[in-house]
Amino acid sequence: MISDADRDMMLSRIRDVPDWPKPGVTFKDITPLLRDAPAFARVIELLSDAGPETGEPVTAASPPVDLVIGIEARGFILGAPVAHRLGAGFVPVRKEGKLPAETTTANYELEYGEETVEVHRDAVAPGQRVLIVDDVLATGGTVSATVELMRAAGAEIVGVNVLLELGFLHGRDRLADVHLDALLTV
Ligand SMILES: O=P(O)(O)OC[C@H]1O[C@H](OP(=O)(O)OP(=O)(O)O)[C@H](O)[C@@H]1O
Ligand SMILES: Nc1ncnc2[nH]cnc12
Repeated sequence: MISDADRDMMLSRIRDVPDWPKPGVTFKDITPLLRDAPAFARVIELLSDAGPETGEPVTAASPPVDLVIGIEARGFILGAPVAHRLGAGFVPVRKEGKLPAETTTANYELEYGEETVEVHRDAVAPGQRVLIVDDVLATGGTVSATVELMRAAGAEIVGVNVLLELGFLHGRDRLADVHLDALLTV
């Protein structure tokens, strides 16, 4: 459960940028939050503790998360410190054409365009417990494509932890079969 103080702290550091990257989209800019050291640290703490499928906080005593899956690019900024905090490895899911070795690929639509994401084929072993981390859940396309990649790898998806959910885009509806935790929903 997020306290009112934490909620206000985070919301006050996420800036609305109207009509970016295209008219009609209000972009949620997390850079003011990232450059504030105590705020950034608190967000990493909260994202690391958000519960997996049991609803219990992830602690050192929980079944381990083997890997945190971070989605390019803002998911890297949040996912890597979460992995460090949980004592897990980090696996990048990247936009098409960035990963050097053999990949698995998934396509999806975004609030403002179309994208392809991919992961190295040997990055996740069958049965590994993975936690997916990203900054914003909007239409849910990016996270569902990442879930598809993880299922293709045979991973066990412990949960999806995001900083901010744009509830009005109903991304959660596309992710009914995974445990999704958002620190904030607007
Ligand atoms: O739920 P969705 O509709 O899929 O949208 C959410 C995604 O959109 C943003 O990424 P973007 O592709 O803009 O990339 P960036 O992190 O590189 O800025 C955001 O970081 C999420 O990954
Ligand atoms: N409105 C938005 N703000 C920030 N990131 C996003 N990703 C998709 N939609 C977004």
